[in-house]
Amino acid sequence: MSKQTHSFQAEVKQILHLVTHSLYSNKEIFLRELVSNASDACDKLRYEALDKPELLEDAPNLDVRVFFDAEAKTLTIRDNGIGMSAEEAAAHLGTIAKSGTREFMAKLDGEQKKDANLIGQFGVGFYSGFIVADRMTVETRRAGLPAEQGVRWSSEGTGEFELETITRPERGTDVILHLRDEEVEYLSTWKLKSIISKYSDHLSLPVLMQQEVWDAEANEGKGAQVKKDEWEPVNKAQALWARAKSEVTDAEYQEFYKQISYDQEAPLAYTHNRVEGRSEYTQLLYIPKKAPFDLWNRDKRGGVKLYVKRVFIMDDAEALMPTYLRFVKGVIDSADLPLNVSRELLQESRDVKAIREGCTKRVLSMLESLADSDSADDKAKYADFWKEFGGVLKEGIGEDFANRERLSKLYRFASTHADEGVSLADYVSRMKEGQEAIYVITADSLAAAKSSPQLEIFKKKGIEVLLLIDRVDEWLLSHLYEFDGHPLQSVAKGAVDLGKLQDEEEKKKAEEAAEAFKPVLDKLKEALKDRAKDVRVTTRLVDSPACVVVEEGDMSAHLARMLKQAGQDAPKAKPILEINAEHALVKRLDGDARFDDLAHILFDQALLAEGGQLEDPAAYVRRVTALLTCD
Ligand SMILES: Nc1ncnc2c1ncn2[C@@H]1O[C@H](COP(=O)(O)OP(=O)(O)OP(=O)(O)O)[C@@H](O)[C@H]1O
Repeated sequence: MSKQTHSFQAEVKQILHLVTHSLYSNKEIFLRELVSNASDACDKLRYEALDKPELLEDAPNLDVRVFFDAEAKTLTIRDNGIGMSAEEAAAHLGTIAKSGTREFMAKLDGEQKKDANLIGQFGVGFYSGFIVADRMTVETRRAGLPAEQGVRWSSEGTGEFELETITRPERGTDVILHLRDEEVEYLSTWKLKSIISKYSDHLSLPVLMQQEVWDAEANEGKGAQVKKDEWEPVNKAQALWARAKSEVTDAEYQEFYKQISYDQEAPLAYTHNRVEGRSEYTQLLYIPKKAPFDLWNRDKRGGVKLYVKRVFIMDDAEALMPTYLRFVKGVIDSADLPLNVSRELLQESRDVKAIREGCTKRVLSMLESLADSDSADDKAKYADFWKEFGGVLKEGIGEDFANRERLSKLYRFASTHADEGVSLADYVSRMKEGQEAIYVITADSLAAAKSSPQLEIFKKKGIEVLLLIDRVDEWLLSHLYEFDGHPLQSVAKGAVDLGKLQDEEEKKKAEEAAEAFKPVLDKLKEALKDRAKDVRVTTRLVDSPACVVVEEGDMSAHLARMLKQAGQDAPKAKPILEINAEHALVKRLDGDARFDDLAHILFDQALLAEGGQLEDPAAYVRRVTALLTCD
């Protein structure tokens, strides 16, 4: 192949621009990214060689080498890993394959694009070389291909790259950075060593640099450091998770997290354990501080890497974690799984099931220890976690039957008592004597929930009601129907039954009022027969004249609205109108010449107060205007 010029995919151009402009404050990460790519390439080769040992050719020892040429101002990262064919080089170093990334890029607005944290989330990888280089050359040969099928890829990181065929006897890849004049500080053994040990100590692969010794004769007798032919490792070259907990520092755990997660912030919490017993494995799991941009994509693969006896097997092994814990990052290293395990096999393996159960328990314990901690700091951490990931954790109630109870203890809500952070256990501890149910109401917003007329009697009696305002809460309610022996009961469904919380006298009064009101009630039922399933007298209202509720078992109005917004069909169930017979407006109804109009206004207002929309708003306005203008 003679030299060919290709254009970068549009998104790559964008990334290149972002990388060079936004990540400038933390330039040295380019080395972390390139060394990590080199190490990944060796991992891939090691894995493929399990089936095809001939791929190792005559160089079975895998390593990464970093060296520089001060005169030419080049810095090279060399690996003897899997390498790339011409097609692979064009595809991997010219496009962005990862699906989520492209859409994410498209969504970012101008300000966000400057946010290095956001950019860091998707790992800028290879292109970060352009932070310090004005040209990058990659010379590579795919393991198993003949020497004549080597490839040279080269680009100035603007719009285009060039590809040509070369002869390359060694398998693997050289990434050569032609450093910008102002970046020559990276042409120093000391500097490079310090960056490598900072970022790459945990890599299980050795990263080598040439030994340097002091030569007093060099530099015209003034003495200088000179490079020797021997190479020495500059990282610890031991998988971090395989080391004893006591030997790993907090800083090392944090750095490892940043490396595997592309998160620039420290994790919220982590756990590192060696599990023995039925199934033997090591787990190192992290909970991030911030939710990733694609958290809500349930098809998103998890963030846990699978190793088998230190050999890297796959990224994002979703079978290792339940979907509702897809935000957890980390590493599982199994001692039992076969090395040639595939994604499909993982789904069925009993060992994997044991690992998934073990990991789930660990993550829940980690969360519990924050949530139940006496330290204000931990509690605040849990509150932050809940803000970021609470919605996803709620999915667990339908997904993970075995851990329902533990999960429900971790949930937090708003209530009439506090705007956030109320656990079900808090609620139960504040229940009134004789209260059996946990009362809840769903709404679109905190304000709508708080001013809901259905709450009036509860407020009057000082009974706490949970305000469920998250989109997934309706769904949650269909799975979480009791806690600690107390049923969860919506105050907007069915007739209100405060049970023992209402005294006999109140009940009697209500019955009498209902009896006396019966003739008016019949007239109301007749006037509203096309709109209300039923009209009845209620004791749940104090200040409002009326409210709408749905029958027990019917879909809540809030859920019906959500479905409609999402473009789905919601069954059309007529609501029940409940009347406060004590209210002045209701008392006025009897004998009023505009009974019909008043009845409809009462109904429309009840709908509006509950957050609903009127089918015929103009009719409502007409009736109210007529009422306001009459004498
Ligand atoms: N040294 C290398 N040897 C072989 N292939 C490489 C090497 N460096 C990069 N590649 C290929 O180029 C692709 C793109 O690399 P890049 O660093 O941009 O993203 P990535 O490594 O896939 O993703 P991330 O950085 O998020 O892990 C890699 O997936 C890999 O296929």
